[in-house]
Amino acid sequence: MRAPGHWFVPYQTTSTYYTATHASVEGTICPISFVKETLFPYALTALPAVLESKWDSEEFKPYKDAFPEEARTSPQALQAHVEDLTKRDVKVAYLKNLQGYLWETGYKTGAYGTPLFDDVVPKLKEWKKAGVELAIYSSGSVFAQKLLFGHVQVSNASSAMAESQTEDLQSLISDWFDTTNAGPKTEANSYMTILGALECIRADFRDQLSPMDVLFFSDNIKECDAAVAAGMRSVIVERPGNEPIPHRNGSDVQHRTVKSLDEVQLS
Ligand SMILES: CSCCC(=O)C(=O)COP(=O)(O)O
Repeated sequence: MRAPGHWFVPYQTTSTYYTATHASVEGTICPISFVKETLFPYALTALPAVLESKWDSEEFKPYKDAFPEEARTSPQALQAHVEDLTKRDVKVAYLKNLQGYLWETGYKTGAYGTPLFDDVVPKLKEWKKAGVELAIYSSGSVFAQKLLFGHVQVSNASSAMAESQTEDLQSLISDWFDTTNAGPKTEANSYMTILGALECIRADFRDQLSPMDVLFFSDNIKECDAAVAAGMRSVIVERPGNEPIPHRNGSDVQHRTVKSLDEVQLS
């Protein structure tokens, strides 16, 4: 599911039939504003102190070394490069890995929790209980996806203070995909890679779970096109705050559009 343009793949694995669904995060399962107005600014604010204290550390080296050479000539150059990539929302793996590293402190100190749309947790729990396996496919790193699902905001109606609490929902998700282990989200090959990982395109599994049994949710029509080109089914999720879905003429591929996961019945 995308809202953080991310994704999960749920697929049913009962003895008689198999259905899989996956989705994007941003704009699909959580508001784009959480990513753009909370997570992105937090990373940019946290970065200077990390650059100052960890520039030469072994811990920070893998994150720094993944950036292009000209961006790691100095802490100032790296900060400027990260700010530019963030402003343009460039989905490169080295930025996404660094963001995940920087976001961990924010989640762990309670600076924020993940505001999933109201329909998401009940629906994912329902599907999981019914034997559907769920997966995420996001431009955000797998590490960041696990943080996001590991700190989901829950409302505590019984508390007079209405304090914000979080719940770890990582166990709902069976598989995690990002641009490193699957590839760019707008390319059909990435979805073929995922189908391979889900064992949908291995000859010995073909009779049990086919690409058509995998349902991909996203707010991005190009991602849905790529999933369908790989043989999956797809659903566009329209959420408050998303960009309008581009109008298409009759000759283009059409995708079903929903405003809530409650509109989707898996069978
Ligand atoms: C799961 S990490 C936060 C979201 C993020 O960084 C991002 O780029 C969202 O990408 P998606 O493909 O999930 O829309």
